[in-house]
Amino acid sequence: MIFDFNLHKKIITSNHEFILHSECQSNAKRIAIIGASGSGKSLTLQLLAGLLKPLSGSLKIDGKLYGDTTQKIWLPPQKRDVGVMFQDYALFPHLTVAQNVAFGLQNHWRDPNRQVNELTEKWLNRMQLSHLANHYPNHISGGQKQRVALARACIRQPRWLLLDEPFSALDTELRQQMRLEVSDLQKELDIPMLLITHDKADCDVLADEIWRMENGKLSRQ
Ligand SMILES: Nc1ncnc2c1ncn2[C@@H]1O[C@H](COP(=O)(O)OP(=O)(O)OP(=O)(O)O)[C@@H](O)[C@H]1O
Repeated sequence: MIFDFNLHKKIITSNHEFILHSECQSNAKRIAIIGASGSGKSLTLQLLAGLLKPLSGSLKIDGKLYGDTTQKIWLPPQKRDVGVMFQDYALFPHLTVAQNVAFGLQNHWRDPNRQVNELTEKWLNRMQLSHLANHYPNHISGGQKQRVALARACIRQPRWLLLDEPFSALDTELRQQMRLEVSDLQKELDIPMLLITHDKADCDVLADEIWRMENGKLSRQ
């Protein structure tokens, strides 16, 4: 199995209870989770990334175990080998493009300077950002911000990718271009990718299999 997870979580507030039971077994390398607002997509992403802990559940990607509550294992985000790209890109405004990309390597290498510089250059170049290395995020376009976020996610050589509504901040024309760029990148890295979206057009370009999230439950479409 490439994707093999089962995540159970309960959110209880004073006037609301939400039960998530997100289960997926798939041999597809690129899957998309599509669903309405409030259906449980973000909770699933946070559990997959290790930002939240489930009540119970397990997570294996491409045969590697990242969590199993019966064995009391739930690895933190930095140990999940995952490259995550969030909806708003989560770039640091006070860091330059190059520093944002290099940030992906924080605490990751013993010999920071040489390795970080080499890899940062490689990824700036790969994402056509070299000429913007010293710019700040506020002074670059939406598509360029997305490339910075992708470079930062990929510089750690992740074993899988998790993308949360990656194109929602872009205009229609740029969306299609960036979909193709992300698709090329995934093929080049040849690693599993899970995409969360509410846009069917994302699935057409980026998903081999589509799963639907409805009221906290995931099912193959
Ligand atoms: N921190 C929280 N506190 C209270 N309720 C929460 C919290 N996080 C999520 N929920 C509830 O859990 C349910 C699922 O939320 P989730 O954010 O996963 O939806 P979503 O499918 O990602 O929606 P959207 O597309 O709008 O981001 C919702 O009913 C939401 O109100």
